[in-house]
Amino acid sequence: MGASHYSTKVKEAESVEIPFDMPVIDFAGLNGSPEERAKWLDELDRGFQTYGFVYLSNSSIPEEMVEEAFEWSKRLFALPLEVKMKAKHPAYETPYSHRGYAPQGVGHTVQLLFDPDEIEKTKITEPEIKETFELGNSMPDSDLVANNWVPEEDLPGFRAFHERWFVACTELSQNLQRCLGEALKLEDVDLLRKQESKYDAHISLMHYPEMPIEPLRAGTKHRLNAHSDYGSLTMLFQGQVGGLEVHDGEAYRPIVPKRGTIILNVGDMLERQTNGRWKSSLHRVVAPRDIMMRDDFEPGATVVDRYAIVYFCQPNADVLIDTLPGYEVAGKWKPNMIGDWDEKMTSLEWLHKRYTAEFH
Ligand SMILES: O=C(O)CCC(=O)C(=O)O
Ligand SMILES: [Fe+2]
Repeated sequence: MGASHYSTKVKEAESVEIPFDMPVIDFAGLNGSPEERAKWLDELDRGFQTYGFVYLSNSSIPEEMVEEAFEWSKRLFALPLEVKMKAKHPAYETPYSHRGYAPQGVGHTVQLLFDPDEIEKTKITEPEIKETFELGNSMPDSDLVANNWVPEEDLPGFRAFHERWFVACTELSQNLQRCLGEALKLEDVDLLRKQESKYDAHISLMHYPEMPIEPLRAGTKHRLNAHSDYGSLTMLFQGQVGGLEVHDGEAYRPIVPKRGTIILNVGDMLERQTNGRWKSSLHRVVAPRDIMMRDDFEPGATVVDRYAIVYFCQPNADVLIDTLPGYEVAGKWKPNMIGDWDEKMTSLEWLHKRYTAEFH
């Protein structure tokens, strides 16, 4: 794995067939006997150092609930455009305006590119084919954010389910934040968990519609452009249609969907706080691996649509993102918040900087 990890050239890197053989961390083990915990915490630490990504099995969220979440996403995106547009994502102002339905073209993923003219160019050179629905804290008593729901009569039950879903994901994330503190052997093992005491997380429901294979294979269009995640920890639920790839420093490698698992990955703020011990890896969504590696398609052949549900853990808005106690010596991965290392941004400032680029 080379130093090219953060080079702007990596977006031209090739896809290779050999999947990322990242570890499967057993959530039950993470919460098991002291011996089991020690073993799985060590695995988690190694996975985040090596890949920035791991699978998580046996999570606290029942499989039926995950399936139900995907059913709701399918129902939502199947609504007529004019109905979805009743919850239209507004023009971006702050991370708290990042709510509601974003049709294709609203929001464009770029990686650490902040110059508006440069960003504008990538909209033509790197188009993305996706639609998303964006949610903030959905706990009924939250004073953080007003969510931007579709009217209840257009999709009865959607809101109520997502209020429960947000709670289930948040409970899991809080348990995991404590595990992260233990894996890092922090003096205060609850430090990372307490940083997220306001549950100011973000959920993106992702839909990549059916589309022609050819531009995906040619790399002239992506389902989701290469990026690192902005927050602390990401919990990614993906359906069985593949296409997620992670950059290992040399090439993009597929992450094969594994039924019954959640993908955990490190975001920018956690990489910054661990001073590069854990890496916020670049990833993107292209056609599934078997399609990327074949070239015997009929003209006009299409790839089926893909759904993913992503829960981004984010430290409270006013948390200053700085090196954690004990991590003063830089890890082998250069921290990702390039140029801002000495500036010491708060969580909200970093999110605002990246969302401003995404919604330019
Ligand atoms: O669709 C996926 O699997 C990836 C989604 C993702 O990386 C993101 O939303 O940040
Ligand atoms: Fe991501």
